[in-house]
Amino acid sequence: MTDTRRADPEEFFPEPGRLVPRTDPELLAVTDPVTVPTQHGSFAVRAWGFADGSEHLSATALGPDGTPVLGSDEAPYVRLHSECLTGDVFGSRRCDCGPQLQEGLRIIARHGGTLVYLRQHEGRGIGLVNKLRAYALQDAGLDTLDANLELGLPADARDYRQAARILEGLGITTLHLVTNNPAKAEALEQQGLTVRTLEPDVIEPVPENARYLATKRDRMRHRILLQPPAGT
Ligand SMILES: Nc1nc2c(ncn2[C@@H]2O[C@H](COP(=O)(O)OP(=O)(O)OP(=O)(O)O)[C@@H](O)[C@H]2O)c(=O)[nH]1
Repeated sequence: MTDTRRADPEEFFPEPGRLVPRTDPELLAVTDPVTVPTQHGSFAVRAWGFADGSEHLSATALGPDGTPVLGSDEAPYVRLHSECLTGDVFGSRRCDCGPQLQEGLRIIARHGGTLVYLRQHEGRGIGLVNKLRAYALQDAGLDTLDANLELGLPADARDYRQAARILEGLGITTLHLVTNNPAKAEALEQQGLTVRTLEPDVIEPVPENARYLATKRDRMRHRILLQPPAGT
């Protein structure tokens, strides 16, 4: 990585209005914020590099004057978005990831806060190769949960420790979490953060992701508010 500063326990990096110590030896590098304008508004974007080679991105909402928008009750909105190359980049309709990413950015731009994009979370942590193998099993009849198990892999292999370190690095210890998945809140709580509320990330279902959403709702505890189309 270039244009990064090495993390140092003694070093501090600035957020407007506060200084936050870096104390995590696993966190090797963090970039200065750069402004990324989007259809939802502008975000201050940083890259985070960890000792295991993981690289993630944080995007903090900026107001019209270019300063971060913080929540009114000092608990910003946060979304932890797990990488989904097929959904986020290619707009696949098999899942809800692409629309959830955009809706998450929209919510955070509106309320203030940060979206953390977790790049080693592809396929609920099993990676791209295994996710596409799981898709083939789903095409043969299995649902999204059983397909992972059939491969001998966990239903959900994601680890949120690095996400927690990033939030702490940004000075966030109490937050409103934008998700339909209570397991994400539980994981952050286990890391010592306080999740004040779960804010739904609601998207319009399409026929192609109806079974996927129904499985997340019925077998994976997701708070899916929209009813998948009948008969699927
Ligand atoms: N193994 C597997 N992973 C999938 C499948 N469809 C999507 N994914 C992955 O599931 C993850 C979904 O991430 P998120 O949208 O952040 O999380 P979530 O658990 O759906 O919870 P929300 O916060 O409500 O969106 C991504 O890593 C996708 O790559 C699938 O059929 N099988």
